[in-house]
Amino acid sequence: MAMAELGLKASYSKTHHRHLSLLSARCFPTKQRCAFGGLNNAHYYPTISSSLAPNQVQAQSVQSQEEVNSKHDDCFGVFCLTYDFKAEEETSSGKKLIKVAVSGAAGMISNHLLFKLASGEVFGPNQPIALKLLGSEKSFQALEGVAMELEDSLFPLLREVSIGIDPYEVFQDVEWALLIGARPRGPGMERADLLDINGKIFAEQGKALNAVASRNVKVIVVGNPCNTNALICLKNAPNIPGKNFHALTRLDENRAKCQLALKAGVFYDKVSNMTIWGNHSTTQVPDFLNARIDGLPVKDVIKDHRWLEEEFTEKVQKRGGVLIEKWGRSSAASTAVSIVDAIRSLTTPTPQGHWFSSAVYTNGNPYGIAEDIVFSMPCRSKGNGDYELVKDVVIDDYLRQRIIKTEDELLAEKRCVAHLIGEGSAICDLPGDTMLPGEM
Ligand SMILES: NC(=O)c1ccc[n+]([C@@H]2O[C@H](COP(=O)([O-])OP(=O)(O)OC[C@H]3O[C@@H](n4cnc5c(N)ncnc54)[C@H](O)[C@@H]3O)[C@@H](O)[C@H]2O)c1
Repeated sequence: MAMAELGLKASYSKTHHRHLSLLSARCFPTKQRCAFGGLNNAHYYPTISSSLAPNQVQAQSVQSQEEVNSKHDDCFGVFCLTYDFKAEEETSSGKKLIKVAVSGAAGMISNHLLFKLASGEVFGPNQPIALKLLGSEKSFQALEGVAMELEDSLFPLLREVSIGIDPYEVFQDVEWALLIGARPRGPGMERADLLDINGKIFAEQGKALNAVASRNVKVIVVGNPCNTNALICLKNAPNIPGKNFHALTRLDENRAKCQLALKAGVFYDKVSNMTIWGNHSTTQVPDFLNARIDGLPVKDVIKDHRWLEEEFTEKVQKRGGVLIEKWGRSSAASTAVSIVDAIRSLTTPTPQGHWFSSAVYTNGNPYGIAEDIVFSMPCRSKGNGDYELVKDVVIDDYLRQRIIKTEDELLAEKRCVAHLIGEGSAICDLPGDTMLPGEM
């Protein structure tokens, strides 16, 4: 790892932003407090010049290490240690560090996801990774706890961890942004209020991505209402292609596959080509018409068509709510797994004849769905992070009616956030309250 890649700057960052770098060049300069001595230490953060040759840096690091050792209350564990550049050369996979931002990093979903990212399960066993964790002001201390757990896990591929609450700092140069953090829906809170509160978060994060992220950053919005949050985010990031933004409907796809497998009496790996159309809400449309079981149309395998038309859809739509009743909290582990699935679907080629669901920006879709919203549709990828829409799907009257309903809901949500996407004043005429209890 070249020093330049550490992005060292002779500057002070005036935010609650703290680098816990395993590469640790940020942790050993004389005056710097890489330290974990307390929240106050995190407010002002000096970094060092990158103009030193590695051997000079090593020499400085030895000196600084002594200083660090004499100030135990200023430093925290492994991130105070100097990094051995020689060892890096010997073990290098030759792959450039991938920078991944995760918002809501102290939340329940992230608590599962971060460890999958750091382990190599998501981007591959030879891919070194930098995790840039974004939290809210309230969760800053919890973020430190998350960083400590990552530290204690000794993941060989995890080269850098930083935590902060300023998206303009955290999103710097990121190639992936997994936007999970959002306000939950409080008791008595109208859905329109939630759209506004969370919409503002995603407007700000869109602006920050636009300003500082990699121009080819891929964004997956998880925080609800995720489709409209993704729309707000992309509208506030005009210099990043709209195609790079996704809202997560992969959990819904996975749930639908599971229900079909249960009904058909087959293991779930036999179920494929499952599209979720539309919104991640109870208007979503799990498509049994185009899905397959063991390569056959679902209706050829499951003869109980009444179940398909009347029960299956509701089971998928309400799965999250039922889980909350059992668990007392919303699904976190399976959501994290579905985020991994969503990333891997974009970074590995889709097998011939298959597809996956993702809510993406409608901009020339072949299904007659309204343009300029974020709508879940069937996608395929060559594995380069990009996707194309699947053309050869059948849409019958049953499916069309339901697609129109979820489309109407998304268009109403869009009108409700007009003030956040540069389209004048908001008019909130939401067709009904379709969120699952506790899902927000
Ligand atoms: N799309 C899906 O399939 C799906 C599935 C499950 C949950 N969700 C949604 O994901 C979101 C997170 O769920 P969770 O269970 O992890 O919630 P959580 O409440 O456990 O965690 C959310 C975290 O986000 C943080 N946060 C709040 N505002 C923030 C901001 N502006 N910037 C950064 N962080 C911020 C909070 O402090 C908290 O730590 C919720 O909106 C939930 O409804 C989506």
